[in-house]
Amino acid sequence: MTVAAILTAAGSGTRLGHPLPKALVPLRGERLLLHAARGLLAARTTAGERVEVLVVTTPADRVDEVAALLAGVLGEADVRVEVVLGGATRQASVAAAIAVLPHDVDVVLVHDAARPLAPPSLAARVVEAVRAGHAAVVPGLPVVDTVKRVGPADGSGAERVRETVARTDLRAVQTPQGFERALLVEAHTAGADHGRDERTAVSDDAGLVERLGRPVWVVRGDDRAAKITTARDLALAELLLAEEDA
Ligand SMILES: Nc1ccn([C@@H]2O[C@H](COP(=O)(O)OP(=O)(O)OP(=O)(O)O)[C@@H](O)[C@H]2O)c(=O)n1
Ligand SMILES: C[C@](O)(CO)[C@H](O)COP(=O)(O)O
Repeated sequence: MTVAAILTAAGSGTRLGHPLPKALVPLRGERLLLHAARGLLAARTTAGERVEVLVVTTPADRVDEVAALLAGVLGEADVRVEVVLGGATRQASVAAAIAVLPHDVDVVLVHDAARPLAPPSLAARVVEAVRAGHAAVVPGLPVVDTVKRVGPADGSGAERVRETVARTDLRAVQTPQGFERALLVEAHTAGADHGRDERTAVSDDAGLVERLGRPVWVVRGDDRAAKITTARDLALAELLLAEEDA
């Protein structure tokens, strides 16, 4: 019984607008993907389980650089590390990582390097839920804003509100998401055809499980697992870390 983590780090970070791919951008002196990897590797379940295999997806031309980076920092850590070339979409990147999982892995976490400050306790909570028999698990937080569905108003490109969506049963879903390996493989295999194109790919792995008609369970998310999408998100994360150090 082995827990693996897939760390998705192959995105370009268009919305961040940094010259480096997002996962390689420094946050308080350390790359985002290293923050995220450290969080995953520090997780311990109540039964003492931890992540023993780490598979990282990278953009083209960055495989050797990322492998060297991880070896330099995690060289002493007791973890098997694989670095693979990502795909055109996040879904395709996860599929490439699944393909290299060692045979002994039975539980897989899928986590975004773009969520560098997700605490170890969150990964542990997700693994514990999978081990408790929930084959697909996502962390979720209540939605705090009022949410409205919109549509085109006329031919001008303006939007108008169609309806206000009841938010009590909405959750903003984060990563790490956790899966029994067999279910994750089945879901990605079934969804492979639409995974190559951003217009048809799912935005998270649980979405593929939902498409199979199988249940996905929710555990409590964590504010610290917020996603870094824009330059402002990165600045906020810098402030949070500075505050913790103070
Ligand atoms: N082809 C891709 C696209 C995204 N990701 C990863 O999936 C996570 C979530 O993606 P997102 O936040 O959208 O990152 P980017 O695609 O890099 O950002 P943007 O959409 O602004 O370009 C990130 O850790 C990113 O590196 C990936 O591994 N492979
Ligand atoms: C997987 C994810 O982080 C869950 O919230 C999210 O869907 C990624 O979305 P992105 O547009 O690829 O950042």
